[in-house]
Amino acid sequence: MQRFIRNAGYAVAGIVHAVKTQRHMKFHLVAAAVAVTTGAACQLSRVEWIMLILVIAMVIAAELLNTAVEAVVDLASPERHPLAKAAKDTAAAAVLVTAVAAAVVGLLLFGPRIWSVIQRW
Ligand SMILES: Nc1ncnc2c1ncn2[C@@H]1O[C@H](COP(=O)(O)OP(=O)(O)OP(=O)(O)O)[C@@H](O)[C@H]1O
Repeated sequence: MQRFIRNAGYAVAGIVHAVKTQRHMKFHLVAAAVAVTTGAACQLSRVEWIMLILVIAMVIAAELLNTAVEAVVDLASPERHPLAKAAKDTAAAAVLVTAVAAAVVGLLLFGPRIWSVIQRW
């Protein structure tokens, strides 16, 4: 149990590091807060909540892994190198893929609801 708590502490330190150093992480967290607030206002169904939580977790996990890749690359290759570039660009691409998927899910979940509110005005 003590070991679990210690490891959870390391994980929290990793999250704090990413939030402090990655401007994209701050953006993802704000976007997630807006999505959750809008979801509560729209009274999403159980399945819709599951989808929303999964895409939010996906984006944040991808950004955390991207932060880890950046740190390892900077440590291993402070000088410019094609492989360092490939590693960083590929990790950034993983974040982009999850962010686009999250945007599409957000559009499918909230688009029709927001559209019907606009039409009623
Ligand atoms: N050591 C390197 N060798 C070759 N290219 C690099 C190297 N470091 C960074 N790059 C290139 O610069 C881009 C930006 O890298 P950087 O480490 O500044 O990340 P970033 O996207 O600005 O991250 P953040 O702003 O979140 O800290 C990389 O995607 C890569 O194309």
